[in-house]
Amino acid sequence: MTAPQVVVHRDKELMAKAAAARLITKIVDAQAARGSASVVLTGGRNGNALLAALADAPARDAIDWPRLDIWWGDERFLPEGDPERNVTQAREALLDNVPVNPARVHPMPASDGPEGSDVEAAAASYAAELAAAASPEERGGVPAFDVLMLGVGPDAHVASLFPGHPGVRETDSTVVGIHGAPKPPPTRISLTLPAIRAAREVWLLAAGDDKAGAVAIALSGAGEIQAPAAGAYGRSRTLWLLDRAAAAKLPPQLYPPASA
Ligand SMILES: O=C1O[C@H](COP(=O)(O)O)[C@@H](O)[C@H](O)[C@H]1O
Repeated sequence: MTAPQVVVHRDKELMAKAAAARLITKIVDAQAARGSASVVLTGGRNGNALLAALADAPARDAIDWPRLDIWWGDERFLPEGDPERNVTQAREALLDNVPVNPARVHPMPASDGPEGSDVEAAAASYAAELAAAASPEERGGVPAFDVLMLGVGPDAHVASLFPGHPGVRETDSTVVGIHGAPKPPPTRISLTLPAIRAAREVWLLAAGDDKAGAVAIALSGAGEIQAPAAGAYGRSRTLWLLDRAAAAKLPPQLYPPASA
């Protein structure tokens, strides 16, 4: 487990731009070191703002887009092309505007895909795709993603792992079907906490005062069943990227007050 590092930006717009710049550097460095890179995208407001900022950043051209694998941490289990699907929003914000290799873009299945409306079969299919991409030395049937991003919900959920729900307790599978999610739509697919923890770096994104309570709870020793964000950490780095509003309830040792 890596100790969380907290970075606080002035506001959510600056946070999105700074996170996009950070992501570009990370991908370029990984491609220089290993020839290719892999990232896991998140849905939600902050994840989409980051993708839009990346699309606007001139330095995006430093990324070798065809040598980037793109995965998702969770998905709303809806028909292909539904505007509420995380992949639809990511395509609109970024992926339709950069030269990705379609074979290296790995969306989670849609509810009208080959597995139909069987969300467990869809989750198993994504787990198999991840396992096929993992090398034997990689842990637990998932690739060692370079960066895995997670938006933090106001209830401290991450991906589609909600407080107290069965998905957050799942340790046998890398991907799980979610029923009865408190945030619509109720049926979803999610990476599990062990799969999330296989990533080299996990970045948690939260902006806005509606996230302040969740951020404070998750960073103050809460258990992962009560606050799933508390159980999301990377093998070499865990980074919380916040704006001031989301950081407002953090204890001073995590977010020292500015000196006068
Ligand atoms: O539904 C979801 O919500 C969370 C957080 O979204 P936000 O809009 O409150 O930032 C997101 O992490 C997840 O991927 C998404 O499916």
